[in-house]
Amino acid sequence: MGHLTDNTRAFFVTGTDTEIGKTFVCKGLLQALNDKGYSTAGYKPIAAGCDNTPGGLRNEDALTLQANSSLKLSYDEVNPIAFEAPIAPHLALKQTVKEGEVHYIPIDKIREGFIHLLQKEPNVIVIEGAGGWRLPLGGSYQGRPRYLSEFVSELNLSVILVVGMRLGCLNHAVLTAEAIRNDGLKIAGWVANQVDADMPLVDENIDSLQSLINAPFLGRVPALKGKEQAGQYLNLAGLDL
Ligand SMILES: Nc1ncnc2c1ncn2[C@@H]1O[C@H](COP(=O)(O)OP(=O)(O)OP(=O)(O)O)[C@@H](O)[C@H]1O
Ligand SMILES: C[C@H](N)[C@H](N)CCCCCC(=O)O
Ligand SMILES: [Mg+2]
Repeated sequence: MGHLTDNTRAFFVTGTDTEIGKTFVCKGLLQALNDKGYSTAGYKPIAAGCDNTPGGLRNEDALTLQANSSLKLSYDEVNPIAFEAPIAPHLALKQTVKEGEVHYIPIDKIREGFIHLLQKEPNVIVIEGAGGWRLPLGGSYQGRPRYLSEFVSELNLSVILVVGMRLGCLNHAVLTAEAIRNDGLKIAGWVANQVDADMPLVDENIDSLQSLINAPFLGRVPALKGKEQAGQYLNLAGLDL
């Protein structure tokens, strides 16, 4: 459900892996939406890999989302949960907690941060996940491990899948799409992001993905050089805004 309230749509942006262009695409999405006059808010609930600054931990992805949101948001509003180490977040948490303290990432805090942004009534909230679809939060409930995807399921958010175009992405894309749908969620669209500038048969791979993923194709972002951004390569008409 992209239409979260009468005024606000929210999209959870996931990817086939870490480092495949989720932030790059989120930035493009925010810029394209801003250009069309939508008010926007970026949200990066969990960030691992931060600079330790006098103002607190600062993550590059969250700063990018903050800078490209049309709403004026504080860093903490964009990124409530931050870890310094650039590793799996639940392991980063484990390194920082003391013996006996809670060592799982609380979904409550992720949900609260999101609801807070929702109350500001932007037209669109663009949420960037961390890693891929099944990002572990640590801990378990009734014997089952907990994942960031539970937050998306609880709120029935629409998902945008960024496929990092490189050899192996077909399998990763199909598994991710299957998992999203098995969780009862809708894939609002997918983006082919060319992380590997030299990938052979990109067109043929995109054709294969079109039929394998079976969701609106929001565009192909080439391997860009210099300051060029992803926004102009995204087809917002494919999104249910
Ligand atoms: N289409 C592209 N053209 C040029 N550079 C790109 C493209 N897509 C991604 N990049 C670059 O590749 C790197 C990884 O992209 P990005 O940070 O967006 O990945 P991510 O999926 O958000 O990673 P993480 O899991 O750490 O959040 C960045 O330096 C980004 O600028
Ligand atoms: C540090 C990195 N760039 C991301 N922020 C976190 C990626 C976590 C991946 C976890 C995993 O699935 O193995
Ligand atoms: Mg990122």
